[in-house]
Amino acid sequence: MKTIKLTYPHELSREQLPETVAAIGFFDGIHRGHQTVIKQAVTEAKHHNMESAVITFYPHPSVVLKNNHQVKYITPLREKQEILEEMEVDRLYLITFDKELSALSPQDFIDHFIIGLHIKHVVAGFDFSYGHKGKGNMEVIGEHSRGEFSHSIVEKVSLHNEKISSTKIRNLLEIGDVEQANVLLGRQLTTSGIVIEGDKRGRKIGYPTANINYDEDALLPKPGIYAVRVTIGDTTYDGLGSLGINPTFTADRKDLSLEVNILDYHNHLYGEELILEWYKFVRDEEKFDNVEKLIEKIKEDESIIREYFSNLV
Ligand SMILES: Cc1cc2nc3c(=O)[nH]c(=O)nc-3n(C[C@H](O)[C@H](O)[C@H](O)COP(=O)(O)O)c2cc1C
Ligand SMILES: Nc1ncnc2c1ncn2[C@@H]1O[C@H](COP(=O)(O)OP(=O)(O)O)[C@@H](O)[C@H]1O
Repeated sequence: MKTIKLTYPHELSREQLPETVAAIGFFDGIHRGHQTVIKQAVTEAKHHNMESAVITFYPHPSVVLKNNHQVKYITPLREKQEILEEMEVDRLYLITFDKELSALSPQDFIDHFIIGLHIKHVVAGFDFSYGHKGKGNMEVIGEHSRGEFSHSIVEKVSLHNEKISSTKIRNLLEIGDVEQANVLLGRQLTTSGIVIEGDKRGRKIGYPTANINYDEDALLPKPGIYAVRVTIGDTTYDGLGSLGINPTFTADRKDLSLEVNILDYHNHLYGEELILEWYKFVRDEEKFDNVEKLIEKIKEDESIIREYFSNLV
């Protein structure tokens, strides 16, 4: 998959681009609703012998529109690319969402980023909007098409009568409910990064932990102890995940450390790329009076997590 970053105005010429079927949206999380939109675009593209594309935006529109500079993503760019690659999307157009873009009229947006990118068919969710103040939407997109492309609208995808949404997933992560978040995502929430050095305490207490240098704009679940799986190269292991400040040892630490003790593993990992999948919240972090009490608790965590994975179908 090619990733193509675009700002307004871009210099690409329509004639040199392949005819394309595009799914358009912000798609944070690429949850089951988003997947429906993207799969439909990929299927249509194959059917018509065209290329498939996902057109999305970065950063999140609220950075520009609401001056919100703290936005974190359920799927940071790296995760998004991996998932879209797996879904067999040919191109990812990443449009910079800045003041100029937000000021474009709906017609200018379509002329430039749909017709101008040689898109012949657009797939989007029922609530997608575009152009200044979001005045363009799927009800009026036909009027902006100049007869150059057709479109299809994907209706709301629900679970138990509730719309699957990035907001709902964010709320679940905030309370640590990664199990339910995974149901809405239609896959495990993942966080990836390189293994870096920590305080070298883990091995002394019998639980060495690989510390993961995750993206700073990755949205993580609430701090705590989790059942996780990690993939290193081609192999996946069960593990004890810990996200937090390690209050037994540190008083104030702003960034959260994400660490994993990999079960039945005895190798060096510094510098390795590791993909962590979140499975289940086990407990909140605690501040213990001494290391012995922490070790006792981690032993309990270990048996809970081993038991959890042995029962997972
Ligand atoms: C399963 C598990 C549970 C943990 N629970 C706590 C906890 O409740 N409180 C705490 O202060 N640290 C907890 N930790 C974090 C340890 O303090 C940390 O892994 C240890 O200090 C090693 O840090 P290092 O990798 O930087 O050397 C936990 C770690 C694991 C793997
Ligand atoms: N089962 C394991 N789980 C996690 N890391 C392990 C394991 N066995 C060995 N290691 C290695 O030990 C390191 C963690 O040891 P630790 O004493 O916690 O050091 P640090 O504080 O630098 O993370 C890991 O980064 C990895 O290289």
